[in-house]
Amino acid sequence: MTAGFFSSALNIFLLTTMVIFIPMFGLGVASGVTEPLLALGYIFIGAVGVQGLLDAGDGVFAKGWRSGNANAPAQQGPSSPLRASAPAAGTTGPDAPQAMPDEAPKLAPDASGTGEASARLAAAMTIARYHGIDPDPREARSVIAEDSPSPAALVAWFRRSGLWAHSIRLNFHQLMKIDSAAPILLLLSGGDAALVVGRDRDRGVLLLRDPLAPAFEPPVAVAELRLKQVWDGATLLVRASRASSEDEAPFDLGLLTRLVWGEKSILRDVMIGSVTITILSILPVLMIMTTLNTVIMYRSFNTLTLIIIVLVIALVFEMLITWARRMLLVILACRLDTRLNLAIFDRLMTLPIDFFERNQAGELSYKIAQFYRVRDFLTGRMMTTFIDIAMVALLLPVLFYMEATLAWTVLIAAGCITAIIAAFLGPLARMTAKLVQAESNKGSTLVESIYGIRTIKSLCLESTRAAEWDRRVAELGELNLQMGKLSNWPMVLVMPFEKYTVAGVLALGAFIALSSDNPLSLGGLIGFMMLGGRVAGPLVNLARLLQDVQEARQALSQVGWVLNRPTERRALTQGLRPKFHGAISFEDVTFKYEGTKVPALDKISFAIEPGTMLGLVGRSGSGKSTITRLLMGINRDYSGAVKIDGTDLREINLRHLRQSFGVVLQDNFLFRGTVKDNILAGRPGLTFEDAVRAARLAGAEEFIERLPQGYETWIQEGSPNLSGGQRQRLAIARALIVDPKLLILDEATSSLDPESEALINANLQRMAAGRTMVIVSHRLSSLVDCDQTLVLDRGKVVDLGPHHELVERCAVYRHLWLQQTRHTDPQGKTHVAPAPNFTQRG
Ligand SMILES: Nc1ncnc2c1ncn2[C@@H]1O[C@H](COP(=O)(O)OP(=O)(O)OP(=O)(O)O)[C@@H](O)[C@H]1O
Repeated sequence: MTAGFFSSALNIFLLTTMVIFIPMFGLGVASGVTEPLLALGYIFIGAVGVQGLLDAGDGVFAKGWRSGNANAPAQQGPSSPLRASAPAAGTTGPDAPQAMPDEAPKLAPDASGTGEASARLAAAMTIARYHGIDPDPREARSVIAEDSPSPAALVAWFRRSGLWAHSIRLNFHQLMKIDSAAPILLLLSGGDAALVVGRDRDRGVLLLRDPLAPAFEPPVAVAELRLKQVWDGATLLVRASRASSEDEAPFDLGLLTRLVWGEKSILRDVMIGSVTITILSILPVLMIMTTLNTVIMYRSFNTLTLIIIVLVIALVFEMLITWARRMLLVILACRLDTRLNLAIFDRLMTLPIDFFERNQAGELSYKIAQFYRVRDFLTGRMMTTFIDIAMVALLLPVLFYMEATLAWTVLIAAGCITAIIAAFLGPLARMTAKLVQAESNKGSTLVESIYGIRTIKSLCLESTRAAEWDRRVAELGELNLQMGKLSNWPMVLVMPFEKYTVAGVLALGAFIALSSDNPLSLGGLIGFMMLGGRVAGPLVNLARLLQDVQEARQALSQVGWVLNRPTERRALTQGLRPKFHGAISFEDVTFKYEGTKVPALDKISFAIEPGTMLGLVGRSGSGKSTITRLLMGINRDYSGAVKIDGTDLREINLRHLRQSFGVVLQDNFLFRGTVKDNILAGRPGLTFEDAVRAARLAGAEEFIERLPQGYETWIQEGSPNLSGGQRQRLAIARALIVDPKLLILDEATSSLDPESEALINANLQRMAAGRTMVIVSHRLSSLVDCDQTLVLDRGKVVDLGPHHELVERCAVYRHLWLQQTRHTDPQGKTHVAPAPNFTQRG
């Protein structure tokens, strides 16, 4: 029997039981003779509740983290009979198979695997192509690393590729009923896979395609019995449309609510547990009432013994269910936490680079860290409120049954508490916004100071930073004080109403008992007081929830400020993936940075052949780095066209473009890890030999071999144990390891000492072999050997040509050249050329 079946049965059982037993409680109270019946009822409810919760808990543990329902394990066992089967001759049933988008997917050499090992990967790639996504086999292999990828890994890959995917268990008949023409991925035993491409409902067979078979092979007709031998129901459904809309959905309360709602089964079980606990918690109250009313009056020891036994049993069940409910809440919190973390990082990685450049790292990290408040709200207050609602819904009718007047007063007291809190909500929200901003400022100052500690220390800026920190702390302290003062008011004002629900009820109840014709029994009064307190507390919590929602909203707006930006997801997952040769052309390209008035590039046009070594020169701010940024797709809102091998850059898949480029900047970040890890940079399929080859080409081999542990030497964050030249050569090796067709060196040698620079320059020609290279440098001596040099000035092209021609004909270039080589002039003459007119062309 499945967990799902059991849970459904549990719900029906429990609801039925409650419907029967709740009125019985009332009857029991009224007659005072139903204790044995009640005891049996509680035992039954408790038993069913505990078993249900534990069962649900197991289900939760079994689920994968990433996918919504990725609990279908990778199977082991015999492989698919598909390949051995005869094709489905004449399969022209009512639901004929749809055409596959391509041949059996061609995987990169490192992605091929053998036979069944890559069947799931091949099937996933076929489906992606069907939905118009052209996946990169290398990337697919890096994400789906195992030979027999699990459903969770496949779902993660589909989502990353911009598709909606869901792992689910289906049976043969459900598959037959699906009307969609899109192929469905069946995960067969032994890591194998099959694609459902059609159905012949007249014959009652599915038309399956082997993902590794050539496209011209017809699909195989498979009946239920045969499929069952290799398939236990593990299925992946993939869709195109919903993916992008969900991934791009704003990061707001709606999205989070959907995320929580995605855990319906846990929520349901928590609710069941809460209802059961509430019912069990009414029991002691009823028992006390009975004790006071019956046992004492009639000195009935038998009833007392029975009551004690029932109370002990109820207590044990309450403990068990409370434990199970807590476990469920912990699991829920962990799952939400993990999902939020994954979603946030995923979104963050798809934001464009220029967004990170425009905003301070400290501010960004602080704002993103605010998500913990949202998480706490979702898994803390919101959950307890969820539980409270169950309690109030169950207890209120009981209270009204016991004494309507008293119940009304409790409700009115709770209403007054809500009104008081609601009145303070506006000012509290405004104060919260100020507090969050002040905390953000303080957090940014701290993070910035840590990031910039080198500069702070070397420029002796400690006291300036300390003064700023003091200011931020004082500002926050002041606001915290104001917040404390403000929030103190509602807390004090609600006290009389809170107290009323406990002590006031007793007094009023006694008064009613004395003055009414139908006096409330002593037991009833005490029982009412105990239950009244249990209702008032949750009602007050409900009111306080309003305040917490405000706080969560504020925190969410901080996170949303970072994450709700236009992402590059579409460009990263869609577009052409051509094989590059390396021809580059700029056609009338004009580009302006956001917030600036003057264009950084102004009608730039030039073209170079594949394999060209292109130098970019010009004064500071002339637009050299901007050209490389456009080439890397960092900035895409330019006019004109940038083309690679004649294809407009904006039509090329961004991930593919960046993977095809090697880039070395002036300051390169090396990750914590060994030298080898840094050169390989986590790229799958690359070996130690590749790392050695790249290091040799980058001129890094000799210093690596001199390091204490060679390629295994550990590099700290920020690589303080390497010199600038060593760091740059490692960065070059890292860029060269994928053998890029385009290599960009942007001021890669500018900060190096002459010896390190000479070392790298000496290798330039070797590095350039077989690829197009774009080198930005202020030192013209590094560019003498370039095939072409592009001279820029104030965002315009001044000239393009080899060094010897430029020295002759380009005044700007000649001026820069002479400035830099004056000291080497054998005649010792200065300024043989007149100062150039910078607007002059050619
Ligand atoms: N992120 C940015 N935001 C706004 N303006 C920018 C940005 N980056 C560069 N600029 C401006 O664009 C122009 C071209 O800058 P770019 O960095 O391309 O010049 P460069 O020739 O590489 O200069 P340098 O040799 O000093 O690195 C400059 O005027 C610069 O101020």
